[in-house]
Amino acid sequence: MGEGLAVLVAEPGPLERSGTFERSAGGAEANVAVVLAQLGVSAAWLSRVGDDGFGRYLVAELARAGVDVGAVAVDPTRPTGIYIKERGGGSGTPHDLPSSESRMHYYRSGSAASALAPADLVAPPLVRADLVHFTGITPALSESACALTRSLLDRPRHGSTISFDLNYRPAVWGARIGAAADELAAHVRGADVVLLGADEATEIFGTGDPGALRALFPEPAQLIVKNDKHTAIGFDGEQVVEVPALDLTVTERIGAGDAFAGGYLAALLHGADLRTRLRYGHLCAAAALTASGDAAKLPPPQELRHLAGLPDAVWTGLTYPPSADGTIGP
Ligand SMILES: O=C(O)C(=O)C[C@H](O)[C@H](O)CO
Repeated sequence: MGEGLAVLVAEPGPLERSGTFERSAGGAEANVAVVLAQLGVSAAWLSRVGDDGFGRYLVAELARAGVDVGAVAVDPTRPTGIYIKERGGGSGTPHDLPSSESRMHYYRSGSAASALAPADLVAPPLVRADLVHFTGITPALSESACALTRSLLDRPRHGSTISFDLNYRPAVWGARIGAAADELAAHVRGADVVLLGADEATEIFGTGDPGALRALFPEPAQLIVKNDKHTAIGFDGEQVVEVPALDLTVTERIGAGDAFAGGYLAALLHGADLRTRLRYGHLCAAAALTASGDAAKLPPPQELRHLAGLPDAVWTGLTYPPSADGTIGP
């Protein structure tokens, strides 16, 4: 559940020099839904789009990926949100970024999705889902969207799991930034599965240390901390497991966290153990890190299954992407 955005990916270099943009679909929760569908999970996307070309494009893209879009509302009074992805060209010219870095420019204030509200709680996907996933972007969209996510956390779960990815986006909080730390902490405390990056956790909660974060947030049954040293540490009840990421050359980072979440949650829904869930997260993130759009083209399911099941000694030091013969090194 969350906002979908039309993404305009600029050619590498500062925007003032970019004349060509490639359109793709984005939005953190929509990205997760696409990964889930690719991994064989029956996934629905709950959102609101404008009655415009970008809204129709997003809905069609999600449907093409196998996601149920039946509950997406069309709002004729508000536009679909957009973001422009400025990509580094590494040229060293003024305003250019290093080549693997990118910058997001949002055009989404007052968007159709910002009108998400508690009335959306009755949408069929929210009522019947085994797992509901959303991120810290949704409560940042507006007061009404924040009221929706808070109500979702507060209402009886009836066995369904709530998954929350921190996704701290100061630019989306805008004038409401003063409420961000308390709101996000309340969402972390109220969810069952929480995913966060050590860097964003440091920014908003003052620490990215996994042990300190667990001490701060003992409530969610599962807490996953992805850290700068490219590992992920998972806490699940009494269990603590650390899994290193794959060795790769980053093309572009945006969307990697969503891919990680999709991989982790798909493995969770398929009943996998914590180590396997974290490996699925890393594998899907690797596919996103080596692509320039938000979306990751994943290796076939049987290859993912094989890789996720490798002995620890083989997993550590694996490189991505697969070589021409279909194997993954070294
Ligand atoms: O930043 C956001 O609000 C988005 O949803 C855009 C991107 O798709 C998202 O950041 C990727 O995680």
